[in-house]
Amino acid sequence: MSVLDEIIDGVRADLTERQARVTLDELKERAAKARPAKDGVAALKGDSVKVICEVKRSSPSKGALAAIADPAGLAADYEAGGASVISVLTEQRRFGGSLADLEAVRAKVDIPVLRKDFIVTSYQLWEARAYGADVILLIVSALEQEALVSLIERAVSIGLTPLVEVHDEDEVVRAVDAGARVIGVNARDLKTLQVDRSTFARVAPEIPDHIVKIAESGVRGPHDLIAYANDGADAVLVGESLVTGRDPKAAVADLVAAGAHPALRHGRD
Ligand SMILES: O=P(O)(O)OC[C@@H](O)[C@@H](O)c1c[nH]c2ccccc12
Repeated sequence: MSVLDEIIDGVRADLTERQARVTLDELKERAAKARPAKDGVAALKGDSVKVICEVKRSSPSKGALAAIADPAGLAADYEAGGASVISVLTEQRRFGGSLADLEAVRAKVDIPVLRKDFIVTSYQLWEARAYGADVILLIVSALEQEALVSLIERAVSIGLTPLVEVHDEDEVVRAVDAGARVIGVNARDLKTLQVDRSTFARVAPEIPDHIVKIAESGVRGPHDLIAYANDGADAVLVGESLVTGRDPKAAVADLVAAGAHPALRHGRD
């Protein structure tokens, strides 16, 4: 069994428990009271390269990264540093996240918030909205095509922006066919956990121009952002280097400044 399969087994077990506690109708009521979702696509477009900053306590590849006692405080630092979107891991077993983290971050920042999890049913989309998310992650390699199509449609219908994650050319075709408007290329293969920073350069040319392109994983600092931008990234998603660094706000500001450099505008819209 791959790491991804193991993670999803755990996610399904936790999901069964939550579904027994909170009905779909209750979630929908809570979602109806949530502040309307912000436009995730608009937040990620523009002249500069945007930075998505992640609240991430641990990962299957590295184990514990940072305790993050105050996820909302960290998110506020990210926002103050110039982040365009905050990503909050809500998977519990391997990433140490929770819906409580999502809710706390949502209450603190004004920019769009991404629920980063392994979404396999529409119940999780309603949870995302109920706890204030604007953007949700859908991982192509974790979903049958039919499920991917229907989760994208449902997400959009409840106001969420789907960030559709791929890691090879075939998955780009599936994401585009399914109607993705935002595609993230993950340099980390979720089946082997290996990071290969050349993945984006290989896969991104297959993504049509009108789709927002995000380079995910492995960004250690401005030089990696610049490399991804030169290969066509509209945004980068950064976790580990921010949560393990000493000054997340300054680190985000350095990334944002690199992403705003006029030289990067060439060839981008
Ligand atoms: O910590 P990094 O290498 O900066 O990566 C962040 C983000 O890309 C990574 O957490 C991620 C990308 N796709 C995912 C899917 C599930 C869990 C985690 C992820």
